[in-house]
Amino acid sequence: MINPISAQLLMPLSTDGNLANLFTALEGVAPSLRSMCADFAPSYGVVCNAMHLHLNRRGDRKPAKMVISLTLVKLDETRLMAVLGDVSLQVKRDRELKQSDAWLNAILTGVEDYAMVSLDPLGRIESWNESIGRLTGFAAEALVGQPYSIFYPPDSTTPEHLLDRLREADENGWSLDEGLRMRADGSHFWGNSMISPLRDGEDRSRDPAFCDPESREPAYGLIIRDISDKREASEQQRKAAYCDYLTGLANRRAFFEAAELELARRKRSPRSTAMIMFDADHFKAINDTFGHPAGDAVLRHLAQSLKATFRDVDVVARVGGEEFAVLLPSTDLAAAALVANRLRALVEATPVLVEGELIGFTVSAGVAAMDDAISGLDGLIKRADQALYAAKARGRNRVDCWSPECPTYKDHLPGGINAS
Ligand SMILES: Nc1nc2c(ncn2[C@@H]2O[C@H](COP(=O)(O)OP(=O)(O)OP(=O)(O)O)[C@@H](O)[C@H]2O)c(=O)[nH]1
Repeated sequence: MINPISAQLLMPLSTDGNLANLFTALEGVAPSLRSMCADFAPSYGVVCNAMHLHLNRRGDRKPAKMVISLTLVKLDETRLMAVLGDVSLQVKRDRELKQSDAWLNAILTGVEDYAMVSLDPLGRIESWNESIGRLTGFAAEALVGQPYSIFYPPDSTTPEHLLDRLREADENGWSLDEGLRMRADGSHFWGNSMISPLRDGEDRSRDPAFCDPESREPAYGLIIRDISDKREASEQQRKAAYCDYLTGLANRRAFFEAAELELARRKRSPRSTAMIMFDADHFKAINDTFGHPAGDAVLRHLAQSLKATFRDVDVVARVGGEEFAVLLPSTDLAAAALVANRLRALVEATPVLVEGELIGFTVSAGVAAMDDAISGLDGLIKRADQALYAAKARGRNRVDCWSPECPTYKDHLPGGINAS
């Protein structure tokens, strides 16, 4: 007995249209089938499961175009049941997938400066491959299950930033960032990291593997590229546009761009964000007493102290003559005040030696944190500036946090910065 669909599938095998005997019909493509059944000792059971039959018409020289899957079940001593299905498309896709895999592997094995890993929904490394081992020196045991921040120098990112990149990739289809990356031996290289969601184009909101943070299914691809060579060339241009010529810190432009970006991320996934404004005390007197070049040396010294005190992920910038601003991602008011005070004490304790002259100086600081009453960067800067003014008014060499009692912005120093 044969149903019409099976008959249609087997028709190309038949020379005379007679499909009365399955073994005879399949003789050309599965000659061992008859003996397999004969040798099958149990009184019932699966004789063969999803056996692929590549259909060539007899005498055909071309490669098979059709693949049929055959499952043969022995029902009892006298009856067999065959289940046939056309799996040509599935086999073709499998072959294409294998081919793509082979190509990708060949590329990844051949290139020296690219490396790829897959990440789970929380950004933990899901699989290790040779290219990442070669580029970063990490072994599989050290990588699998770790957050991808393992490739970043400590302090150069926060857990929130790592998740921001994943969300960015979800929204835009990719997320690219450039900066220092770290190898297993602790050495650094300049790299860019491209994160893209896997299974692009699908509605991932209903995919439990994608949405479940505990799922270990690959959800993102991360490609890291060593661009140290290219970086050399673009570094000069970048410095000119974004670095303060005197101190080497970020300049106003860089500060505002980075701060706007951070606040945009904060809007998407709320977290505490703080800002500190620092201003050297009585700086005019330093210039007047020791000369302008000595004043410059003091500013450079202050910049070094700022660099040494803050994390790599904090944005430290010179935003005016003797005024510096720091944006601290994932930091609340109290924590920011603590680190501001550490900087203040460090400056007070370390006078600068300029041409044999020891110049002691102090700084004042104003600290503010984002809250719902502030609409944007401008508001945060205003508050930090008001707190700084309060510190100056209350005697200098001190740190003040913003409170509603702080003097209003319009009373403040003409040198204050604004976001326009
Ligand atoms: N050496 C040097 N001096 C600068 C630079 N930029 C600004 N200044 C000087 O910094 C001084 C700032 O003086 P003021 O704004 O009066 O403030 P201050 O003397 O620090 O007093 P308080 O801030 O009130 O403690 C001015 O004399 C500026 O000329 C710079 O790049 N190098």
